Amino acid sequence: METVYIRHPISASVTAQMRPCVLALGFFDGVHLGHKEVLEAAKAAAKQKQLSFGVMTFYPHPKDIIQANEEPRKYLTPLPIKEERFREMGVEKLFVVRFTPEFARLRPKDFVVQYIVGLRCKHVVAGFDYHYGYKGKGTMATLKKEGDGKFQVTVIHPIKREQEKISSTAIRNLLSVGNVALIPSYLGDFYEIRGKVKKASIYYKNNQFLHILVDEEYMLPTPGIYKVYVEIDGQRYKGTCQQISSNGNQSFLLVQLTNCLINTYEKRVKVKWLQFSLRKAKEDHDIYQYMEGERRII
Ligand SMILES: Cc1cc2nc3c(=O)[nH]c(=O)nc-3n(C[C@H](O)[C@H](O)[C@H](O)COP(=O)(O)O)c2cc1C
Ligand SMILES: Nc1ncnc2c1ncn2[C@@H]1O[C@H](COP(=O)(O)OP(=O)(O)O)[C@@H](O)[C@H]1O
Repeated sequence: METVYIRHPISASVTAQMRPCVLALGFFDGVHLGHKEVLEAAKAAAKQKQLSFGVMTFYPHPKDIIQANEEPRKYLTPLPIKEERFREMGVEKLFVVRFTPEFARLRPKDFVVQYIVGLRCKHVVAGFDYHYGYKGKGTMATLKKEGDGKFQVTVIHPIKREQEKISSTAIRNLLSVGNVALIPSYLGDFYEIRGKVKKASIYYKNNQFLHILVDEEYMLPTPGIYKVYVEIDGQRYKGTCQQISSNGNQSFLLVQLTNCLINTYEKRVKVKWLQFSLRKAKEDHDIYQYMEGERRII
């Protein structure tokens, strides 16, 4: 997969070297089951027409620019993870357009001409509720008209779970109430974050207490105690996330793993969130004290 980072105005050197493609359009945070439907349809169209399979996404989130006074958004899948997911799904060309105030002001028709037609797209795939252009005024209906026959359009019908449209907002809401157990029915898998083990772990009997610095930009579940899986060097361990804390922009997890006696210091880890446990988190402890304390009480 080749990733092309674009900043408005798009340069002629980017458009000149394009091969005709099918484009899936959207932000795609989480790459959930609704997004997968859009991506699979674009992939199938590319295969059938022997065109390259492309995705156009944006960074940062449009709302961070349009409602610039609010806290920058945390993501379900920060951009590098989204790129990894796209690569796994067979995307050949990824366009990441920097969402700037100037880009937000682009009229819908100009977006279509400069970006979609400009990138030699022959077929667009997006969901029924996709919006583009200034004030989000462009819709899937206007896209067909504004395309002027230069590309075909496939509209994906709403993918739902129990009458509710699957959306990144629904998943964010589940994280904010700690209902991680329900997330796989939206995402197709457990919610996952990545990070790195900081500080030497404390070992006690067959328990290891890990202190994980979460990679930047990840949204975390509401503080509490959770059953988790932790993947280290491709090996999966069962554990409990005892504490979620933050210090400025950095977030930390304190995780207790059983039957994991390997040295984890400085290792990269993946944490999958299985279930909220009702026990209340001890939020006001210094993490190191907490680790020591936990060792004493076992
Ligand atoms: C060129 C362009 C300009 C946009 N300008 C605005 C805008 O002024 N106001 C707005 O609410 N959304 C704007 N949007 C955002 C879209 O409405 C949409 O939220 C965004 O592309 C993410 O798509 P998705 O959430 O439907 O996948 C713009 C999108 C594009 C592609
Ligand atoms: N549940 C769904 N059913 C059909 N299409 C969807 C669904 N969710 C998102 N899409 C489409 O996937 C693309 C990316 O959507 P996006 O707006 O980033 O997702 P979300 O609404 O989850 O934040 C858009 O083309 C959008 O219309």
